[in-house]
Amino acid sequence: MRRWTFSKGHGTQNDFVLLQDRESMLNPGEAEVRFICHRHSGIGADGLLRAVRAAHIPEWEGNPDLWFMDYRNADGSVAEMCGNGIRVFVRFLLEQDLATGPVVQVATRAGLREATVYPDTSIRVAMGPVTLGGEVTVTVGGVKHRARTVSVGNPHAVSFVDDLQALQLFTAPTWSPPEAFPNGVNLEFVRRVGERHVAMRVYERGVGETRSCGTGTVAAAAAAAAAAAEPLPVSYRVDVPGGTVEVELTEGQAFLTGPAVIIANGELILPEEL
Ligand SMILES: N[C@@H](CCC[C@H](N)C(=O)O)C(=O)O
Repeated sequence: MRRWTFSKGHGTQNDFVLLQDRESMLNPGEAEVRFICHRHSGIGADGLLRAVRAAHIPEWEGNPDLWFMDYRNADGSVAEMCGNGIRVFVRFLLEQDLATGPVVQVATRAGLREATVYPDTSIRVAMGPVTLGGEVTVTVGGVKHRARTVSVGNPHAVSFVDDLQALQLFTAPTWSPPEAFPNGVNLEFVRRVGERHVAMRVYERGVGETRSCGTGTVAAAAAAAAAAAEPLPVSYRVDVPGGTVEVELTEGQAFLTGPAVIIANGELILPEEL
């Protein structure tokens, strides 16, 4: 029987299981991730964050001694970046004495990211560049919506709606043209609440509807600022079902600030058959 030490944390209720795997001895596969993230038979989480020395990640070309955030969605798929996850990851590193603040660098599949830890529960992360693309049509719950493509290291489609509550987000979206998102997409629905203030619901690739998506909030703010032809720098408040974050958009760099907490440490018992 394999027993792994884990932590559980969340950022605006986007929740994660965290594993320390410095020398890449655990390296969970798809089956392990699905088991751990299952809401009824596992710990339950939107994703898994594995802390591994960057030297063990073949595609990482930077400093090998950094901590690499190996992010997996609840269905076991790999994603390039996670905006809420990286804050929770940094909180985990600090609480496990694996890093010292207030500035912590993290290696990710989307590149190097720098986090600044504040005295309250919040952490600000330099999220890299945001790339706005063209228009697509997304279909979810049998309804077609116009959306804008946005990359925050991972793929997003942002659609503006008047009523967030009316949306049926029980099934995965489809999109046209299909080549717009060859590797799937995270879909954000955004409603304008006020000046530089939006509310959002999200259907995450590899997960389903979640209470928050950090990269999604950055995509939402960037699409909202572009639609309003707002000059940079500009800051947006983004409300999600699980809380509120702040997104600052500057030329070539976005910053995301929000809470990150660890709520449990424990031991996970993996069934023999995995
Ligand atoms: N919850 C995350 C995004 C996680 C990855 C996403 N589901 C994907 O597949 O790209 C966030 O906070 O950014």
